[in-house]
Amino acid sequence: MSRHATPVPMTARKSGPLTGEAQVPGDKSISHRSLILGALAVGETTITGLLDGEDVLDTAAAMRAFGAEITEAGGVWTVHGVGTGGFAEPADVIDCGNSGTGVRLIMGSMATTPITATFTGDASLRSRPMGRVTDPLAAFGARAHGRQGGRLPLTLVGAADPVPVRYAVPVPSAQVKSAVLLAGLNAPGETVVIEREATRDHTERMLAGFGARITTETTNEGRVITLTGQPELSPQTITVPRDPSSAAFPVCAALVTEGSDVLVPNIGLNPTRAGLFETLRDMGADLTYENLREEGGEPVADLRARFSPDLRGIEVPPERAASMIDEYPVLSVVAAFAEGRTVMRGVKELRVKESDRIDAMAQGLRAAGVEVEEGEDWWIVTGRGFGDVPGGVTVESRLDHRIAMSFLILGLASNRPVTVDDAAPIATSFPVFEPLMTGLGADIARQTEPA
Ligand SMILES: O=C(O)C1=C[C@@H](OP(=O)(O)O)[C@@H](O)[C@H](O)C1
Ligand SMILES: C=C(OP(=O)(O)O)C(=O)O
Repeated sequence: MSRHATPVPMTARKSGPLTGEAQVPGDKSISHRSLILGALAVGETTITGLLDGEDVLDTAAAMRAFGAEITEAGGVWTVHGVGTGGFAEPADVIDCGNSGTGVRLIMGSMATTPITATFTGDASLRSRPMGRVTDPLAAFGARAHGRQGGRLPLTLVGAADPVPVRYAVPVPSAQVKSAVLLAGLNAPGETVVIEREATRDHTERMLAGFGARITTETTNEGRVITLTGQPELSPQTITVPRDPSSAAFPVCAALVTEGSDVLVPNIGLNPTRAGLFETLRDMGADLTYENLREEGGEPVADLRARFSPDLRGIEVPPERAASMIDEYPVLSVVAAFAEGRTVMRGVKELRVKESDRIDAMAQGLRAAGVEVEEGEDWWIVTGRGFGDVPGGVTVESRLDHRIAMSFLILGLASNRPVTVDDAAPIATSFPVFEPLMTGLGADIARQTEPA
């Protein structure tokens, strides 16, 4: 459930130049996958750079409940895995907190093992659709009993005699793709997942790294991913790269805050994740990739972001949406400081994240004096240009870390302060956000008085 009994109001005020280095934490998507695949391998996986955000800690707790032994010492995590199909039945309800990735991938990883588990989460996660995962898991032979609309709390009865599945993912979702692939691990034969639009491919890369037989072909149906079931996964030594979705916040803050020059080192630029940075450059941002290199088969660079007073609104290519899906809230903040309209289409998925992110941002931006139009799967922000965003509002973060952080970035460059009613959800993905941003020179502070 929610581990935050009392809200933490936080206020951002117009700030001087942001300067220095922003060492952002480990990638959230890769951190979840490292723990889950570590738990499904036979033997000891070690992980460094794991994000110690609440979402990932909930996944670690879940993996322990399924029988893996997980310890941490000096920033090195050790996972003693139980092997594909080796999960034990948890003795209690699995609480995935705020994490869609956690609950959906974990459901996939147990769906083809003959055990039963009940999942729940906080009020945000309990409102999110789970049928998108339990439908394909039913094709393997698993049975789900949830609330109306397949919502949590939900009990999943794993298949005793799983069959492999061929599944075309109907929405662009790496979580659905990954749940099916993880279920396919314990089904005999070939499981095939087809996705029309490429979504983040960390599961495919990591499964190959753990020794599974997995291939990806691009055909006119889209990406066709074929996994051979029942491999013995070999434990790995994993270094988690830093999270481009977290890097987005200091990068965007520097672009809109006068005089800024910020370096964000060692950011993974996997093309399935880097859409925001391309979009910002298309808008005229002074954002450069320094020291571009390959690490662990992935492109990595140090990002340098400097104050960019002449940003222009653009039409974001809709085919880029999956590669920047979590970054639209903060992009809409940058768009408020640009000249002209930023048009974002093909983004219906934003309505089923931790909150309805189009509605959350549109309401808060309008209250701050920025024009926003919206439809079911699009929205348009009409920028006011640098120096002309009024601000002066308190907005609701709606149990959504990205909404909280985005509005705090708005407050750094708007004319009057911006307060978020509850910044506690930031700890799900970016526990060091506040010290990191204040270390760069941002005027962000917890409020002692109620908002
Ligand atoms: O697979 C993942 O790690 C994620 C996939 C995306 O969700 P969807 O699969 O719902 O698009 C993204 O929004 C989420 O933050 C992380
Ligand atoms: C959508 C997000 O996460 P999740 O779906 O894992 O809750 C996010 O981190 O922006």
